[in-house]
Amino acid sequence: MMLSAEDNFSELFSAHDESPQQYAQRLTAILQRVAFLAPHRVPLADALGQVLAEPIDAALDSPSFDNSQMDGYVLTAADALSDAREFTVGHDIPAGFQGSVDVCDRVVHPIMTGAPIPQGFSAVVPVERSQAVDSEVDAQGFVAEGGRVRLPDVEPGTFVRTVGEDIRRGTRLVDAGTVLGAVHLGVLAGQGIGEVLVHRRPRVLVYTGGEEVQADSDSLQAGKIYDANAPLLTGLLAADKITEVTARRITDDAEEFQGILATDSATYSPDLVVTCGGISAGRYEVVRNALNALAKKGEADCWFGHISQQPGGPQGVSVLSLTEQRIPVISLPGNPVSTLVTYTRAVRVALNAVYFLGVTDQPVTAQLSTTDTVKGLDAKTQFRRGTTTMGFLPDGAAVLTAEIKGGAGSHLLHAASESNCLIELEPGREYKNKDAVRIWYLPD
Ligand SMILES: Nc1nc2c(c(=O)[nH]1)N[C@H]1C(S)=C(S)[C@@H](COP(=O)(O)OP(=O)(O)OC[C@H]3O[C@@H](n4cnc5c(N)ncnc54)[C@H](O)[C@@H]3O)O[C@H]1N2
Ligand code: MOO
Repeated sequence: MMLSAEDNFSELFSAHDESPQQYAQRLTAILQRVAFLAPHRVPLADALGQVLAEPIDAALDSPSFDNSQMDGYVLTAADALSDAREFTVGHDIPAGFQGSVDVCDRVVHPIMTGAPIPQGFSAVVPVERSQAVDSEVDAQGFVAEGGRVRLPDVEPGTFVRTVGEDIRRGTRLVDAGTVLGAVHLGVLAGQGIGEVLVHRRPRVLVYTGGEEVQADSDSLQAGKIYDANAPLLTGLLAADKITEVTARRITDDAEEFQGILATDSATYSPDLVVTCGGISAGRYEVVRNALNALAKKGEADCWFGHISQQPGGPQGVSVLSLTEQRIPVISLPGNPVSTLVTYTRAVRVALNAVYFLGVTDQPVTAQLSTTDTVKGLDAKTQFRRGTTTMGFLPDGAAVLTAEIKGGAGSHLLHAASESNCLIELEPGREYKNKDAVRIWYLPD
């Protein structure tokens, strides 16, 4: 299925037979219809790591005036190259100097780094290349006003930073979509820019649970498990700089969950809801049952089914219309590794496209490192967990290798914690040592 902007909204929730790639596209298409967040202005000091929503062009030349690159003496062009090398010392020109300076034959001025080059002057000789002539020098080596100094000849323009050398007015400083780093902030601050328009990140409500998930961290009761998914999912979102996240625990009671969704939608106004578990084929599938019931009442559009990947086969996506704002709900399978795989392969790809997270969500090619032949599944894309290493070929060229860690099961979270990527095995393919594989770096 190829999706386009013209796709009918309800078609997006009909039965689908999908690859992971097609599912990522469908999630994106659904979010694009309901999840627009207007960019907002933030103080530059808060913009580190945020994604710029509009291009910024330079309003000023930088430097905005010719200035000295050294602490030293400033000379006129004629004095820079004249045969006679001894000069009278005039008054100081410190950084920030705003006065005017008379141009007098054979008079040089002590000038400090960053100070404006006065009209009629042309070159700077660093103080350490000067020699006092019958005059005292201060601790920095400067001769006092009225004293005499010997300077070597210099080319006009030496140690002068000229207007616009770094930035010409009108130059594109930062493109829209750039993740703002410290250097960008420096450049923008240097232009006197105090606020920037950045993309907003969604406020997310996360639901985990099921009857077997113990509500507290007291000693584990028979048949119960601790909640691994809430910290896992909150951490994955935080790695993508989505930090306005509220995690809530639910039981297996689908009716109760419908009520919780209604109350929480009003209380938290989430831009997005993510659920974990309760969506497959059992009797107590709280998430699927609750959303299907809401759909029957016309309060949601929803789809639950399978995509052709392992782990993470069972999936669900819905849009709630409980409040005026339509809220997308992404329902991930309960097995923690299935949540990790689906987030990495599909959810963050969709969130990145819709909310402009500025994360690198695309796969790269690596060389599989394996002692045995590795076979994928017949009709599903399989995502194994693995580690990457940068190695070198005999000719010195760099090569990225990837090695599978642990088994294929979706409950094997510990092996995943020792991995940094997913290794994608295409349906029906067999891989030998050194075969090319696609890998997806885990969010970190
Ligand atoms: N008859 C079928 N049964 C199952 C199918 C199927 O196609 N037909 N699919 C299997 C696959 S594959 C997966 S994946 C799971 C997905 O099931 P759910 O999304 O409904 O998830 P749960 O049943 O609620 O939980 C699955 C598993 O994960 C554990 N879990 C749940 N929440 C947490 C948590 N917060 N922290 C740690 N572990 C959690 C839960 O105890 C289960 O063991 O369905 C299969 N079944
Ligand atoms: O699709 Mo499930 O996540 O394999 O265990």
